[in-house]
Amino acid sequence: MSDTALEVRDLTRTYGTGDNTVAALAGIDLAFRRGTFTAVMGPSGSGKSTFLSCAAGLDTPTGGRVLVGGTDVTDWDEERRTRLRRERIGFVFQGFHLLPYLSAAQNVGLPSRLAGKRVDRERVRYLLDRVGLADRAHHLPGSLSGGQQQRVAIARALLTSPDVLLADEPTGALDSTTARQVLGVLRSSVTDLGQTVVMVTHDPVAASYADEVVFLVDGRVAGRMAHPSADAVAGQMAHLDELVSA
Ligand SMILES: Nc1ncnc2c1ncn2[C@@H]1O[C@H](COP(=O)(O)OP(=O)(O)OP(=O)(O)O)[C@@H](O)[C@H]1O
Repeated sequence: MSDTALEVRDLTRTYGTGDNTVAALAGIDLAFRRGTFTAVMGPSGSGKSTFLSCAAGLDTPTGGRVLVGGTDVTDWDEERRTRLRRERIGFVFQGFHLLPYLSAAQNVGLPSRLAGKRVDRERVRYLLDRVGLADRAHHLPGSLSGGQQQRVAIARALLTSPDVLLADEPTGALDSTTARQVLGVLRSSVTDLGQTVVMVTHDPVAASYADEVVFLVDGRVAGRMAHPSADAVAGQMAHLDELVSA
């Protein structure tokens, strides 16, 4: 098994043509080792969402390669990419994306049902317990708080033990106390379960839960920070221009 959960090599993505061309990604090289938690930060328009979309096979890069668990998936057709997303990539979004008419447990088991597989109820119970919601298994999302809904979404993303869990602003809709619980769950999925997490965030406190922060500016990797503290990240975000000119 590859030691690298996700890797992108010279990844580029341009939108538009002629004078209207925008280089959303201008050649990114990144490798995410298994069992690590990385935060991706950068100003609005720096390419964070485009990076996640290309890594997940939701968007097709203009150039470069994407490797998931050591397998080059860049040229896979839509059918294989759909299976890749279902089985080897977990997603957590700012808006939770739970199905409102399914219970928490049913939402967690959904990836198996979509794949036409038997739901492993034991694993669903285990994951709900891990995210602190064992007693909410039969609740509908509408009767759960935002933070609880996000923890259900994380349990669902962990169901298949994916190569990588991609999180796009997972705490963007939460208050700071609830956000900390959600970040703690993501952190423990890495520390205790060996999951690999890549999280886009604007929040230095959220980034401080990661092992490393990658800073994007204008579609390029402008810098990295290991063992980030919230203060150090906030300081770096305020001086990204210095990284670019360095
Ligand atoms: N579908 C698209 N068509 C044209 N341009 C796009 C498209 N998607 C993104 N872009 C452009 O690519 C650049 C990178 O966008 P992207 O959404 O990846 O940035 P971001 O860092 O995620 O921003 P934010 O923090 O605001 O979400 C921006 O200049 C954006 O306008």
